[in-house]
Order: sequence, then structure tokens, then C-alpha cells
Amino acid sequence: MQGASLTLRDIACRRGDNLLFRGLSFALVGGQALHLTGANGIGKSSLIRIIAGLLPAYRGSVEREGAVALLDERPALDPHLPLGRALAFWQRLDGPEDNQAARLGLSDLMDVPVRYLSTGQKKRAALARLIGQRAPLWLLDEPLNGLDAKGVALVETLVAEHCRGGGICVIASHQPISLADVRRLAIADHAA
Ligand SMILES: Nc1ncnc2c1ncn2[C@@H]1O[C@H](COP(=O)(O)OP(=O)(O)OP(=O)(O)O)[C@@H](O)[C@H]1O
Repeated sequence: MQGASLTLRDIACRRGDNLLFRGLSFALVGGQALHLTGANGIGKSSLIRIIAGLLPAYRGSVEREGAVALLDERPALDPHLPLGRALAFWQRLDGPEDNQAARLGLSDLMDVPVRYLSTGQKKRAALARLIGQRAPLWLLDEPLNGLDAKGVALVETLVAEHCRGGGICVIASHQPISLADVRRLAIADHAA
């Protein structure tokens, strides 16, 4: 994960007719995590999508070094396949990296169709895919939604481990997340 970096300069975001925020800049290098905070509708998901390259910024630039893995509310897992086969599809593309399914509490769910998984189980499955990608830059949009207390603690541990390994993590969440040395950015401070 050497050389991972993420730099945003003077980003403005417009959705429809509304300018949501402007003048937003930050720089992260390997080992750092940033928590994007703010109320519903402030623009956290929009910023994550701008960083991922899925939404053009209205103004400003995003520079990324290193591959990106995005976790949001849409797990990219075929709802009709049993979980094991849905994850195997990605392992064929991402490589046979250990996706830590057992640690994520997924071992007994491998024969269950993805569409039957509970909200928290789907989130855990999406985390397995994220880990399997081995991308240095993690973009996590509301990663704690639907998780129980153990699941929340596990995400905190996974993020800490990812950063210790030289990765970068940007977390959009209106929930508190307990991480040592996490930087915080309140999008409201940049509201247009
Ligand atoms: N395609 C779109 N066209 C117009 N407006 C949009 C579009 N997508 C999102 N918005 C608006 O942009 C604003 C920011 O949405 P966004 O999802 O980024 O907020 P958020 O901070 O992630 O909210 P939440 O905490 O509820 O997930 C909202 O007012 C939303 O209605």
C-alpha cells in the first residue's frame, strides 16, 4: 500500500439547483483516516462519490494515488446467488485474498441467498468484498448502519488495521466512530 494518497482542493458540490458545499480541501497520506460528519442531506454521500470519481465536482480537483474500494448501502453482490458464490465471483476478479469471512461472522451464511440476508449480515458481506479488493483507499459511506455493537467494534478494528497497514480511510457517518488519531471534517463548515 505504499504511496497511497488523497488530495482534495477547493471542492464545490452541486446537486440539482443546489450548491451544497464549497471550498472543501484536505490531504491524506497512507495511515490516515478522516471522518466526514454532518446532518442528513448535508452532502456526505455526495462527497464520497466525488472522491470515488462517480460524481463530478462542480469545482475543484481530486487527486488519488492508489486503487479505491467503495462501501455504500448497495452491496455489489448478486441478490440471487448464495453468499459464497456471490463473494467467489469477486474473488475471481480481485484475487484469492482472504476476505476474512469467518471473522465477519459469515461462515454459516455461505449457502444463504444474498437477498435473504439481514441488513447487518449484508453489511458484513459488503465488508468482506471490500477487504478482498485489497485497495489502499477505502471510502466508507455509513459503514455502521445496520450493525450491532459487535459489528460496530469490528468495523472500527478493521479501519484501524487498514490504516496501520498503510491504507487510507474516508468514513462518512452521522454516527460516532471510535478511532485513535482520526481526523474529522464537518461538511457544515463548508456549506454554501
Ligand atoms: N441526483 C440528485 N439530484 C438532485 N439532488 C440530489 C441528488 N442526489 C442527492 N441530492 C440531494 O443532495 C443533498 C445531499 O445528499 P447526500 O446523499 O449527499 O447527503 P448525506 O449527507 O449523505 O445525507 P444522509 O446522512 O441522509 O445519508 C440532499 O439534499 C439530496 O436530496
